[in-house]
Amino acid sequence: MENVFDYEDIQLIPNKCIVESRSECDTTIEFGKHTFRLPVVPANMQTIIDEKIAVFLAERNYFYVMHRFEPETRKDFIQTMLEKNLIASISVGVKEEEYAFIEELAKESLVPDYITIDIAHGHSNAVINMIKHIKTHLPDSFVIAGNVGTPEAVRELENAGADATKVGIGPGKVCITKVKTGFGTGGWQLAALRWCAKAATKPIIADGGIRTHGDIAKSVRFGASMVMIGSLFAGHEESPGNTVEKDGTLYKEYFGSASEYQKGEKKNVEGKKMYVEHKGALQDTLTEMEQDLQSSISYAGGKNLQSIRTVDYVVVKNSIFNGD
Ligand SMILES: NC(=O)C1=CN([C@@H]2O[C@H](COP(=O)(O)OP(=O)(O)OC[C@H]3O[C@@H](n4cnc5c(N)ncnc54)[C@H](OP(=O)(O)O)[C@@H]3O)[C@@H](O)[C@H]2O)C=CC1
Ligand SMILES: Nc1nc2c(ncn2[C@@H]2O[C@H](COP(=O)(O)O)[C@@H](O)[C@H]2O)c(=O)[nH]1
Repeated sequence: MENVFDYEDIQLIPNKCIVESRSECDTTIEFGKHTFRLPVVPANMQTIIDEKIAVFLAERNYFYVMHRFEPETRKDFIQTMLEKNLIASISVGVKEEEYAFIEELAKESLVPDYITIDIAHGHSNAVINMIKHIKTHLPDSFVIAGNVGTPEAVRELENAGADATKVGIGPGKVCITKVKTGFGTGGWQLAALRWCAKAATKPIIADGGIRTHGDIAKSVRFGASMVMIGSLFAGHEESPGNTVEKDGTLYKEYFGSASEYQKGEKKNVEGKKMYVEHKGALQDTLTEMEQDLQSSISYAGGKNLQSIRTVDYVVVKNSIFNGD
């Protein structure tokens, strides 16, 4: 594969500005049957989202995906969200009991708006079969399938019925897949996104490796409809997870979904735990992301996200922080 690069290797090239204020720039995105305020979704991980944050996000028109690590709470969660007239967006795995869970939802007419199949190696028959199972029993749910890192995988999951695919194997901040297995898109996630987006006929979610708000605009430029983010959302006041104090500074834990802490055992561990500095209110970060993305749109010379998709770019090979 030619032209391999990652987020820090790219700078987007500005076009003439057509707005008088960045506040004119529209960051909304249509995804499935709904339009959301930002093309950004907090990762479906236990130290990033819980039910309270899901309600907070849905009420404010941000997309969210609830994690799948307290499976017994999912039915009540869907019911509560639907009763409140909020979108219900859940995750599932691929084990036997998940098949029965989907059938139960169908029987009880509990139809989530979005179902994410959340598997490390998504290019597999296990995921293809689950897509087909969901589409058979819950045809009105929008199915996001992942994670993958190749155009072949995107095509196969789309052909199986996925409404969107999630790209990113190993670029995450608490990921150790790349060092434990030698595989993945870590170090070239942005190029992998471009490669996958060229094959995709449906929306793509870029997942993992976002380190700055500018990386959101770069993801949009290289084909993402949505961007899933873990580490930048970790450590907020509202974030689940323990808070610790060290030398007078507060930190919150952020751990991988395939870490020992999540699994409760040391088996097939591909994630780690870290502590991130306490960041304050989640809304402040969302507002800053929106303002930064509005600014990106103004530099793209447009008024909406579409204008970012066609801007030129240069490869600067990891030099954008030179002089910082
Ligand atoms: N985006 C990423 O880069 C990664 C994300 N993760 C996250 O970690 C969590 C756990 O993921 P996952 O282990 O898939 O979920 P599960 O632990 O639910 O495993 C799902 C099923 O897939 C099997 N499985 C898992 N990995 C592989 C593989 N490489 N090859 C063949 N079969 C496999 C498991 O069996 P068995 O365990 O017996 O093999 C199990 O039957 C998820 O939330 C996932 O998103 C994990 C790693 C990478
Ligand atoms: N390899 C692993 N990847 C993981 C694990 N838990 C989550 N993830 C992925 O990381 C992103 C978030 O990335 P970030 O760079 O924004 O922090 C998340 O959405 C998952 O796809 C894990 O244990 N191992």
